[in-house]
Amino acid sequence: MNDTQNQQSPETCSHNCGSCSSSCSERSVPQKLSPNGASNITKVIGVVSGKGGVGKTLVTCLIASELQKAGKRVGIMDADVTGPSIPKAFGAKGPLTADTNGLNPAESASGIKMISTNLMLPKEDMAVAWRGPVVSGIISQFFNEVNWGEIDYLLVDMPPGTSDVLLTVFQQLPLDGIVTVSAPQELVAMIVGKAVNLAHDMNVDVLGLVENMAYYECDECHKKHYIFGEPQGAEVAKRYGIESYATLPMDPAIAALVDAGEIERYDAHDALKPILDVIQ
Ligand SMILES: Nc1ncnc2c1ncn2[C@@H]1O[C@H](COP(=O)(O)OP(=O)(O)OP(=O)(O)O)[C@@H](O)[C@H]1O
Repeated sequence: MNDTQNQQSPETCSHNCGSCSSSCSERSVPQKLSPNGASNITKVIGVVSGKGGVGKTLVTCLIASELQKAGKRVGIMDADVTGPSIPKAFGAKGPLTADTNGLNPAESASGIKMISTNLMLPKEDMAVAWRGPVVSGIISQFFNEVNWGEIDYLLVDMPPGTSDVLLTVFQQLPLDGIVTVSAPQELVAMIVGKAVNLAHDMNVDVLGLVENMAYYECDECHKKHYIFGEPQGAEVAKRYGIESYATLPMDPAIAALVDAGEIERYDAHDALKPILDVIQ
């Protein structure tokens, strides 16, 4: 069905805004954003965690890097506007340039395009204390005023938690699916459940669950140590009908590569294969 067929006139309005693309004054569900004329984005995938600090940014970086290594054209939108850390992990720096096609994203060493508040601040460590509506406005500009060009995947590092900003992003962006991230322990089921229920309410598919820091592998004997107890993610994924499940180790090499701005050198292909298979 094309856009015009999807629009109802005032006379035929069924008051179901979810299936209508008209921007009329009666609209109760925000219109999904479209990329600007210079951009063609095939799939938009959000990376979500019900709780901060569990490795959402890391998982966004690693999925992007593995897709790029597989020959896909990849972009990352850092929608974690008040705690942006994507550029640092890739060693990307501002300032950004702009032309008639919009704002030009920065690029990683392997060519992953990225946009983030951090690339626009005069100083990397400047505090960003903006209220929800301002943050939502910036996220929409990141989507439709950036010259993303032709990309196969736009990965969105979503705002942490299950705040109103996250809800707005779910409503604004044309998401094809989300990947949820959790750490072991810490009431995983409840936290994952919140993110999954939000996605279901928004009619967005949950493509995978990544349980980060699930174990530590000994350098010498290669035995896996489950420091926080046996991972519960497989059972949680099954309970919520999540399509794929993967674990990532707690690995000092990850922290070192993030600090060096070289995260795309980390090989997460085997670990993330179940998720990558569903995304591609
Ligand atoms: N598996 C891991 N092994 C080693 N270090 C890790 C691992 N996962 C994350 N880290 C480190 O932990 C820190 C927090 O990770 P990250 O920024 O990805 O979390 P986040 O969920 O995005 O946080 P926030 O919610 O605050 O945005 C980073 O310094 C990262 O390098």
